[in-house]
Amino acid sequence: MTAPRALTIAGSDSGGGAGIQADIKTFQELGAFGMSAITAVTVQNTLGVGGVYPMTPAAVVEQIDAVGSDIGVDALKTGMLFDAAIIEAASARIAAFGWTNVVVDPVMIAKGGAELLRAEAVEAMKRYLLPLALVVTPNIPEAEALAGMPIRTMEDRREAARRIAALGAKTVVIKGGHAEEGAEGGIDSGAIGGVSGAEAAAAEGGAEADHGRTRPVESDAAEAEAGRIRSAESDTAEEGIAMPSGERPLEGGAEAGHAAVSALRADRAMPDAARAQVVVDLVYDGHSFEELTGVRIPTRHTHGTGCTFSAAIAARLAAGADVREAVRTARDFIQAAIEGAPELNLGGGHGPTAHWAYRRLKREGR
Ligand SMILES: Nc1ncnc2c1ncn2[C@@H]1O[C@H](COP(=O)(O)OP(=O)(O)O)[C@@H](O)[C@H]1O
Ligand SMILES: Cc1ncc(COP(=O)(O)O)c(N)n1
Repeated sequence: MTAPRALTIAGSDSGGGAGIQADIKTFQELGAFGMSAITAVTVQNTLGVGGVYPMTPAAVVEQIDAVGSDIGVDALKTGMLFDAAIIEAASARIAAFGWTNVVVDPVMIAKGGAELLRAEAVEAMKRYLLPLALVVTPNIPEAEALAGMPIRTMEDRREAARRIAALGAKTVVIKGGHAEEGAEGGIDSGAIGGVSGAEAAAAEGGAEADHGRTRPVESDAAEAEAGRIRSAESDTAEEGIAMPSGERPLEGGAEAGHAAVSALRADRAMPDAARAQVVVDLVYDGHSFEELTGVRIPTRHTHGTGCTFSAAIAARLAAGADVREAVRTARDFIQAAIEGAPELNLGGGHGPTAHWAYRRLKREGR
């Protein structure tokens, strides 16, 4: 019996918040032994990416082979792959080893705007890598690129998930971190996940009172009885904010919720944070949809959230969890890490998240 073994095939972030650094910290926190095949070295801090030094495809292959032929891999994730040649070479080795616990984070553009994947490499990702993916975790702009369609509404997101699944990925998780850009960026946040109007729902149900722990919502008949909290504008079952079966609003109810919303608003770094209080990740397994909702933390410290989320999925898969459980744990892990980020208070730009926060919460029995 060996320890759970997790491999990241991704870029290095000198700033330590994203890339392989985030991945290995996350693996460690979740009890998996972390290994890496580095695709590129980035010169990076919280202010942005100052340079990208890609490895050759052969060097990436050698790293994968060194790890695979000796130590072994129970699950892997891919992150920044930079170009089509690296994607094709890495995909071929994943297939040759027969690894099936494969999480693809289709990293394209850093939060600061730097290109981490050449535009022409998107086709290679669709052709070589997505068919190997047990789970693919695009953010909204990445899902738009993979699905070849704009995403403005939750229904758009569902359609994009269907298209990405048709490319061969078994489970598609379209993350909602960027849905908030609706106010400035053209995505209709009011229609995505019931984000607009969610403040009222949070106040009603004490959504923050559980520190934003994930609330999985199944899109089936059972959810009708699950005590849904509706946002003011949502009129279909899938657009509301919901409590899972058996979960009740926490004690304190409306008052706790109001206090929570006020606390969220108190973040000076983002004074208009109140416009969007909920973040929804959409999960599609080829058959049905599930929405994982969390409290949207008003913060600029989201550097490496996608890396951390996908690494957490891989760590849980390495330990034998099924996809559903792995994704839910990853959502809780990233929520805790973002909540804990102010404690780090690092850098002058988009700061990293606190990779140890989830473990601390668990230790405290929360
Ligand atoms: N402000 C936030 N508050 C809570 N969770 C967030 C926030 N921003 C992102 N997340 C979560 O972090 C994960 C990564 O999301 P996202 O930021 O969309 O991906 P990426 O880092 O790839 O752009 C998702 O699970 C998302 O729900
Ligand atoms: C090496 C590397 N990999 C991935 C990201 C994406 O992270 P983010 O989207 O949070 O900037 C990054 N900035 N650097």
